[in-house]
Amino acid sequence: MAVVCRNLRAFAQKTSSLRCTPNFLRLYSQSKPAPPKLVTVDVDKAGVATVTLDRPPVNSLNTGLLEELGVAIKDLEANKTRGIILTSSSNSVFSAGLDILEMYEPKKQNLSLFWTTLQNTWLSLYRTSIPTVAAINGHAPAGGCLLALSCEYRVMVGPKFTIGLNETQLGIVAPQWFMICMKDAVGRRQAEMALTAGKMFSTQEALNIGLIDKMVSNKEEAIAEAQKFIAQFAKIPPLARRMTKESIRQEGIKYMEENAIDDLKAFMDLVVQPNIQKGLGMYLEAMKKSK
Ligand SMILES: CCCC/C=C\CC(=O)SCCNC(=O)CCNC(=O)[C@H](O)C(C)(C)COP(=O)(O)OP(=O)(O)OC[C@H]1O[C@@H](n2cnc3c(N)ncnc32)[C@H](O)[C@@H]1OP(=O)(O)O
Repeated sequence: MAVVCRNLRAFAQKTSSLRCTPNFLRLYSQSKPAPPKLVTVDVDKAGVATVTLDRPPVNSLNTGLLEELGVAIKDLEANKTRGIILTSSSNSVFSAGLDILEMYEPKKQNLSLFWTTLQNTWLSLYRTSIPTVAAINGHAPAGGCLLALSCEYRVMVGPKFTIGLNETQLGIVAPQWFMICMKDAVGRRQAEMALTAGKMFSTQEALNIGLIDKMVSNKEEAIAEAQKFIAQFAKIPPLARRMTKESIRQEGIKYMEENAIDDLKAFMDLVVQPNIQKGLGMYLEAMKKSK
């Protein structure tokens, strides 16, 4: 509410016709309830933040959620948080990946904002000096897998959930930086086999190839393992840790810093292709029918 008032006051000050009187504020706030938050942040006594994706039903990544996630990471950095545990409010889906509705029959401006927000949020998560863990408490296809891969450690609830970069199954190509993340985790050979087939791995299969680091049986265990991973860094000098992370992730960071505009252009060109649009439409239909 305070933010709404501040924004309104600033807006009213910029216009001659509006006066930001208490009555005006009351009327405005009654007609426009604040939208629900799509990402919640809870910092525990040890200074470790649990960042929860909360966009039912499947945490598909739209511009709003990605924007909130990016802001949350920046805020946690400013507050010198000791660790970030990324998880989901759902019992069965970590994240269904990019929101296909953002890409299906899009307006050009929205599509561009969507992809730029994804690029920025991804880079913030991938390069943050804060230790990051994905507590994957459900399915994590495509963009959901990317978020998990961008963290330093992955604990996944098993055995029934799946994870992977399945883009080729949708007739699309995962961008280079998605591929770099997969190679970081499983090596070039496994990444090539996984990505060309668009394979979704069971939790056990993901563990076998190093796509996840630990399999647990419920979310509580996942959070406990994540906390354990983060706690080990209490003994490591932060500057050495930060520089090591930045250095070891150089390929992905440099790729995005140098190629963001080309990557945006490639995405925009690809997504509007009639055959891609047709494929996305059919995929959405198939999801509805499979219910
Ligand atoms: C150059 C381009 C590069 C692009 C790079 C990355 C691409 C992506 O990330 S594309 C997204 C890929 N994601 C998927 O393929 C996952 C699709 N979803 C699923 O497999 C299942 O939904 C999932 C296993 C995650 C969960 O299954 P259920 O719990 O059974 O849920 P439903 O399938 O019934 O779904 C509920 C509801 O959500 C809609 N949905 C699901 N995923 C998405 C999505 N990614 N985007 C938009 N909407 C999605 C689904 O259609 C259902 O909608 P309603 O029928 O209206 O209820």
